[in-house]
Amino acid sequence: MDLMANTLLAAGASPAMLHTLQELQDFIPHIHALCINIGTLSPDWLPSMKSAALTAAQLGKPWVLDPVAVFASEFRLTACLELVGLRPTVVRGNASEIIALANASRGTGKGVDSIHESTDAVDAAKSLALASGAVVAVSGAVDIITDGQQVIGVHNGVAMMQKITATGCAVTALIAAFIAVDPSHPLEATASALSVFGVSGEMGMEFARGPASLRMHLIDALHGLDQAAILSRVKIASIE
Ligand SMILES: Nc1ncnc2c1ncn2[C@@H]1O[C@H](COP(=O)(O)OP(=O)(O)OP(=O)(O)O)[C@@H](O)[C@H]1O
Ligand SMILES: Cc1ncsc1CCO
Ligand SMILES: [Mg+2]
Repeated sequence: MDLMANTLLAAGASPAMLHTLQELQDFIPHIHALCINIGTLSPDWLPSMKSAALTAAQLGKPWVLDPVAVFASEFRLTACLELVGLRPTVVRGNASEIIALANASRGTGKGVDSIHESTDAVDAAKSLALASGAVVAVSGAVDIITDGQQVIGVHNGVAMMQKITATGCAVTALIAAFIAVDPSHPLEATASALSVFGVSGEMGMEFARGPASLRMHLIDALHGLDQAAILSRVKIASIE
């Protein structure tokens, strides 16, 4: 939650982190996008997540799902399948998460991390996108983004980003901020968010000595990004 909220603030968005069912009806009318992250899922929080997704959809607000470690338990898998049924605008996961979700079967990962490469999950991402109506993003060395037809690759970022917990969660939150700005282009907004986050990692890495200082310098780089830095570094290419 710390890295997600600080990533959003650095990018110019205004985060609010909520769990409580009773607050949602007051909060959701004022949001521009919703991010649901099942990272530390509990039975108490799941009804809030479902209610938030339903309310956002009813109010025409875009929402993004991060199916953290969906492969790890039946409880997570069932919860994510139900949430996907509530029509997220975007689903962003690592490769093992997207493969499990697309197959509606647990499979394996390592902790909350992926044991697959993002390029192993292209077919899974396309079938999940077609079945759910969501744009699906698979993070990794190359980030894959698809609406089931077009497939886009984002070639930004540094490997050290995997050594900071919740960089995946943070980029999912950034995707929500980008679709808040451009809700009619979720595919382009998702690819742009992944590229901008990756560029921030590349620029932060120039000053970092390891994961802890990269975390700091990545947020600083995101905050200081300008058009020239983005245009000179962005690497987005069509794959299919
Ligand atoms: N080998 C790599 N090279 C470049 N960038 C990478 C690499 N691996 C991951 N990234 C970037 O790191 C970020 C997090 O991706 P990752 O796939 O590790 O997410 P995740 O497993 O969901 O993370 P978490 O569960 O910790 O939130 C993304 O922006 C991704 O592009
Ligand atoms: C490590 C971890 N465990 C639950 S959520 C989370 C953060 C990365 O997804
Ligand atoms: Mg994750």
